[in-house]
Amino acid sequence: MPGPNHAPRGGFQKPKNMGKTVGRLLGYLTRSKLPLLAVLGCLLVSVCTNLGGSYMMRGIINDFIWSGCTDVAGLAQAIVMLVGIYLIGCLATYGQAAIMVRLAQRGVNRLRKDLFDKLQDLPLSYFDQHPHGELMSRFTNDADNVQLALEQSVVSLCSSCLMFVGLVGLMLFINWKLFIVTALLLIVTIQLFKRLGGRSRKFYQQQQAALGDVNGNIQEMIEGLKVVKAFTHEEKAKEEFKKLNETYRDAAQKANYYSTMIMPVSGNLMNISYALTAAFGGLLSVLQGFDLGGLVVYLNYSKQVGQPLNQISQQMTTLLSALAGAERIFEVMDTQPEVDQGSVTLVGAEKDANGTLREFTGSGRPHTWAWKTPRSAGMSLVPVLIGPDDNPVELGQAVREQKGLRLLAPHQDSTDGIWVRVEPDGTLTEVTDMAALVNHGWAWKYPDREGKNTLHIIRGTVRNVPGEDFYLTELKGAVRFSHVDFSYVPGKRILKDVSVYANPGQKIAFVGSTGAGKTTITNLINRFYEIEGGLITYDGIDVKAIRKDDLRRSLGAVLQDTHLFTGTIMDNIRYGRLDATDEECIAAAKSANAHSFIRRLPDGYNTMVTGDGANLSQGQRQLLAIARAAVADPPVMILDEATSSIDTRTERHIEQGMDALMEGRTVFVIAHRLSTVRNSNCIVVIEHGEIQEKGDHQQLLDQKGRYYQLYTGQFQLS
Ligand SMILES: Nc1ncnc2c1ncn2[C@@H]1O[C@H](COP(=O)(O)OP(=O)(O)OP(=O)(O)O)[C@@H](O)[C@H]1O
Repeated sequence: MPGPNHAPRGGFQKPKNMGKTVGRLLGYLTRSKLPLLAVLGCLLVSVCTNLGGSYMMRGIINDFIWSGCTDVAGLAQAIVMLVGIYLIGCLATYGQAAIMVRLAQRGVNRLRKDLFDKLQDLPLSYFDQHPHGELMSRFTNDADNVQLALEQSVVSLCSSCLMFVGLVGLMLFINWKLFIVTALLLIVTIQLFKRLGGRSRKFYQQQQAALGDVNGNIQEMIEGLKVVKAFTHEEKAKEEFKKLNETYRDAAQKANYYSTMIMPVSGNLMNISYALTAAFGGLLSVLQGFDLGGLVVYLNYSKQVGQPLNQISQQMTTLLSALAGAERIFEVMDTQPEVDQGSVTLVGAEKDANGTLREFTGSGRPHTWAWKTPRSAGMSLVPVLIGPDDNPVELGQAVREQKGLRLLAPHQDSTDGIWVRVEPDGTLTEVTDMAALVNHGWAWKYPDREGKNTLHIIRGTVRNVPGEDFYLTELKGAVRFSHVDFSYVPGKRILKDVSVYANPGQKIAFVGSTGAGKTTITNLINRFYEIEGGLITYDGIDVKAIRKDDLRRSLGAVLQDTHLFTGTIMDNIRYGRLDATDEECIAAAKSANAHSFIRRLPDGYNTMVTGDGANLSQGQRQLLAIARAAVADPPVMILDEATSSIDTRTERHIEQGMDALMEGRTVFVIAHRLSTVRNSNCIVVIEHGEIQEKGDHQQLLDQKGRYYQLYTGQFQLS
């Protein structure tokens, strides 16, 4: 009989598009139909043997018991057959369960893997909008529910449906008049249970929700125990928990009251129904010659017929909840991944004796890196003359025609060509002083936000060979922000018209109040988020044109919240560059001044880091993060409060190491301690997402503006 529907873990929610979800889930279950057909076959055999075995009793009772026949051998043969049939049924049930469990586990395993892979491809903004706990529950609750449903509910549902159809068919076949009585009694009983079950389900859902609150509270309290104790909020925490616990108890009591009531009521109703059916069957036997064997088998079936209905109603809840869970998993999988239309890649490079750049073909780690741009990337590399204030004047090769000069496309090369200057309005002037061309530079030319073709100077060696389908540009680490606007949430502007540039090897510092937008600027360099307006170039190339993986590989970051992974200290340092040797990792640790504390740990570099480095101090974690960045050896570094948790004495100690680390690299530093940014080439003071001042330490002091106030203590950073 339909009993209380136990909502599975995570509460019950109906799927929105059942057909599509079932289809996708089946795709995960098995790639070939054969195992599924085998499960279906086993299921059919199991149901048939179950029903058929019972039906055989009709003949045994009529032929051997009721008739008073003494054919013992015949009876024994019938019983052996019966045992044989049940044995086959057992084997089929086992086979079906074994195959299904395997299929379900493999399917859910694949589902989890695909979900995990997808998470790696999602943009950071997705994680800002979806709480981490909610995403975690996709892996735990939802995937578990799907697994449970696939392992048990699907088969159980199919088997119950087959069983119900088989039972009804056989009961009709045995005696249709008796079946009418059974059907009427069944309908009355189902209605009664529906009411009781509905109430129980309602309270059960309340119980689940209350349990979720209790668990959430426990988790929050354990995580925040230090804060609770520090603010002496123990009593308040106890009070809060007591309230939640009592709400849970009330809901659980009511849910259990109805569910425990259902069982005895169900038992008694079934008995009454059974007795009425038996009485009517007896009457039919006496008055209409209904055979005794038929009556016994019928009564047996009538006792069983409620079970599949009960199971169908219970499994449907589990199944629908699992489908809703699967839908949530597919929802994540269908989210638009981080867009990456970049076609410029990072390659190892070397220079030959003439200083010409080539792709690195040797073994080991190259010393030079280059951006490799396909010629079809919508950018062209043009020679430029660099005037005062870095103003580039485009040069080009042109041929004389009747009407004047015609500029050749950048990839064309003509021995008859003459060198020309391309003025901003497009007019061409022949360059007669060839000596001026000797020190020409290179620039990327491509349409900017307004559609104007703009030049972006490149500082480094360039390889541009006509006929080759790519350009190579030496990676130097020149980063330029031009009029950048940005918002995390549409309409809420965080950065306004930010223009900053860092030439290779320069140290640029950002200072400003909390929430001013310093970290945001660094988040945009590695394209964690997309800008709304303006342009960011890296060695003259629009960062959007660079493949994200390659862009991030060229940047090293020591972020505000240092995250360490479960593994050894050595593994955590090597996370910066997976092919780094132990010696390189140790050298990096020495440069970050982490070596001495690591040596004092029980297992040195093999000490396990657990729970996000909970067994290390904040400062030690930062030192490891610096070592990790050092081992990556990137041309551009971002240090976001990298030494904020390190005491001033140790900081001074590692300053030398840090200076060595920064040597020859472009570095963006964010620091609250102004002493650490004094020696920067440019200090950018930023407030409310806008640049207030920029210049070096002395220039800013001379300006007597905000930096001067901060430095002299007239103004405190909030
Ligand atoms: N992921 C995010 N989603 C929405 N808003 C954000 C997000 N991250 C930061 N912000 C907002 O952007 C603004 C700038 O934050 P940012 O982290 O860049 O400040 P900051 O200058 O680095 O501050 P701090 O010195 O405290 O690190 C803040 O108002 C902050 O609330």
